[in-house]
Amino acid sequence: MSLTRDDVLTVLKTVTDPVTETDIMAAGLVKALTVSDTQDVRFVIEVPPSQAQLYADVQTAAEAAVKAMAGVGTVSVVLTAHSTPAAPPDLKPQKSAPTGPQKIPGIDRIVAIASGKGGVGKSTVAANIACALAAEGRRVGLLDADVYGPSQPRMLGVSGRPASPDGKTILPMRNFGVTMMSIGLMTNDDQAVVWRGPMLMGALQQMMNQVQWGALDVLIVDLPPGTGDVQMTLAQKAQVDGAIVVSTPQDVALMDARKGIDMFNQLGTPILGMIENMSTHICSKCGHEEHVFGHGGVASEAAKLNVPLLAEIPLHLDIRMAADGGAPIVVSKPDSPQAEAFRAVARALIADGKA
Ligand SMILES: Nc1ncnc2c1ncn2[C@@H]1O[C@H](COP(=O)(O)OP(=O)(O)OP(=O)(O)O)[C@@H](O)[C@H]1O
Repeated sequence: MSLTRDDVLTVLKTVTDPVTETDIMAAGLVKALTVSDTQDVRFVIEVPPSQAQLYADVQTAAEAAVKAMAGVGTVSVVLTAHSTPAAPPDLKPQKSAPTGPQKIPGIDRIVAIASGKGGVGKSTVAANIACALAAEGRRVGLLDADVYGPSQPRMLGVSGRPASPDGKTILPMRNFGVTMMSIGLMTNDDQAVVWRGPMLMGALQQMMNQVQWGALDVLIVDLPPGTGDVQMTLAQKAQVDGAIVVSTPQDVALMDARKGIDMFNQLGTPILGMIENMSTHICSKCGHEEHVFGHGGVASEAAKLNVPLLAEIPLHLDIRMAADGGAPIVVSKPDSPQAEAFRAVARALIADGKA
């Protein structure tokens, strides 16, 4: 009696496929099976390339099963591992993945502190608001993105180089309940930072995405003064919930603040409000009040631009000394009227759901 193809197929159904745990016929592994006039049997076992090593025994078992059949001639079994051909590329226009501002995982909100002009006290405001928010029980991060004059390490009394145990992520520093990272911790104290746009953007993105911020209610970003690459990159890459613009009441500072507000409007970043810093000076000896940089300029500008005036912070020696001494006034003299001005801003931000 001569051997038929169906006889061989029936025998192959007794060989188990180790991956699907059915038989190799049901799994569709047997291909190109032929039985010649001289009863020689040939077939191919085609297996997935990633699991080829699992099938060496299957080849042996299949060959042995067929060889045991009565009347069979030679048996040739070839094991191949073909990958399924890739589908041809879809040339239809695709909807690309969104590349706009993204949320940073773990960070609920981002608030930028900006100024048009340098030296108006933006970093002082950022440090005090961050510490005041932490004192109110919020989980706060402070990213010092003032790449040209990073002053947060000094203001928050933080020094040393941040650790990077895995060489990929950076562990932030922490003081006064604030988790902080500054480009100033990556450069030498007296080293001027001379960076071009793409480097600035890279550094900012690294500080946003590679620092292990943990879970934060709000990340305060201390921006460099002006309207440059860092501001653009922040607004384009991260979902910024709002910006606070700090200015002194002087005309020159106000003019630059106006440009800053215009930039945020163009970038679609909501303006949470303006802060007038160095608003009035009260002499610590005689109590005489004088307006060193004028007074009320920011209030009228805010009214003109239809943005809230969040605070008028006095020019006071204690604020400067606290900032230079590494413990912002809301930490070193929390009950002073100067600290209260910052604490009121923090409470208002929390009440508005902004921090
Ligand atoms: N309300 C204030 N009273 C007294 N001193 C202040 C006050 N605000 C800021 N200062 C002091 O003014 C100096 C400049 O402040 P700060 O560094 O915060 O400004 P900035 O706007 O961040 O400057 P830049 O962006 O150019 O680095 C600091 O010595 C700071 O202590």
